Amino acid sequence: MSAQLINGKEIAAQVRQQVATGVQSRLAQGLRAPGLAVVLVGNDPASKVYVGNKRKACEEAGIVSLSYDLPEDTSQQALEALIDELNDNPTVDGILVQLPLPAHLDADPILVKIRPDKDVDGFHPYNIGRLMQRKPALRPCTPAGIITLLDSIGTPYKGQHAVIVGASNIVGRPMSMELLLKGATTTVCHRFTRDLPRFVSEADILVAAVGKPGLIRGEWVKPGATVIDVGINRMPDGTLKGDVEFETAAKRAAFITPVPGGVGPMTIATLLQNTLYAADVLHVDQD
Ligand SMILES: NC(=O)C1=CN([C@@H]2O[C@H](COP(=O)(O)OP(=O)(O)OC[C@H]3O[C@@H](n4cnc5c(N)ncnc54)[C@H](OP(=O)(O)O)[C@@H]3O)[C@@H](O)[C@H]2O)C=CC1
Ligand SMILES: Nc1nc(=O)c2c([nH]1)NC[C@@H]1CN(c3ccc(C(=O)N[C@@H](CCC(=O)O)C(=O)O)cc3)C=[N+]21
Ligand SMILES: [Mg+2]
Repeated sequence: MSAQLINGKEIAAQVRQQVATGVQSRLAQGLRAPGLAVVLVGNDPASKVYVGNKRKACEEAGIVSLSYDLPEDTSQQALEALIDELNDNPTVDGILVQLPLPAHLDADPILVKIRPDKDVDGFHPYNIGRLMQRKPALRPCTPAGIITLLDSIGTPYKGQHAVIVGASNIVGRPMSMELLLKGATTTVCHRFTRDLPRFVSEADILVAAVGKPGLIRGEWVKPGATVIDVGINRMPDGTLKGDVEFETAAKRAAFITPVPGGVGPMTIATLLQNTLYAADVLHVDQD
């Protein structure tokens, strides 16, 4: 392996420490700790693990985590009523509804109901619109966390070709906008892209966010590229694998993120940053 590993776990720990310091400074000023409401509907085992990690990270940073674990058969109406209540609760600075929701629930009306100034996931159309207009407010956590990783290695974005594989609302599309705002030339690849290997081979910055283990072959990677692997694929033997064939890609890349220990921990650290920002800067009228 010749690539330098981007240690997401370590950088995430630094970010969480900064957030903890920010929380302490609120307390020293006589302000309350920031509050994050985490809503989990149903019993999906992976969601339970993620939500547990988010709650633990909150508490370590001094953020109050309010847990709302709702049964699988929760109605759309009941979930919307909970959002109304959290929107009006002055001790709640951030609201996160863990996705995916059970199949009988419609996520869109829920996400639109969350007050934009409490939307710490950055999924509300208002926050997506702000990002599109180059006036970001609350930014989606995974793409924003990836920018923190790329900044940490001194990425010279301007004029670089950034190729994003995957075009979801929560990762691929906002990622392309973040990189565009940094001055990269961006290409977004998706299901209908013809000749994926050609685009990958032209990427100075490659972000893979598809959810298919090893889809991106190491021999496609441009020598000297920076490779960011968002994919989290649970293998039959219980191990986690990214979307990039790690061993071969690491021989060609200059920088690469591991799975686990890369982007995942940054997503959680960025959620804490967003929650502190929501408490410090947004809806301060409530305090
Ligand atoms: N580390 C972290 O913090 C996070 C990790 N993840 C992980 O990242 C991965 C992607 O998540 P998410 O964005 O939510 O996934 P989605 O399933 O919502 O989106 C996947 C995207 O990949 C595209 N795609 C599917 N097949 C191909 C293909 N063969 N070639 C090119 N593009 C393809 C889809 O295209 P189309 O639009 O045409 O359907 C879609 O745009 C998952 O493994 C997920 O677990 C997700 C969020 C956070
Ligand atoms: N409203 C909402 N917001 C989200 O941000 C959101 C979501 N729903 N639904 C699911 C996806 C996925 N996601 C991850 C977060 C952390 C890790 C993470 O910490 N991963 C560890 C490994 C964890 C493990 O061992 O399973 C790592 O990569 O090192 C992974 C994935 C957030 N998501
Ligand atoms: Mg407030």
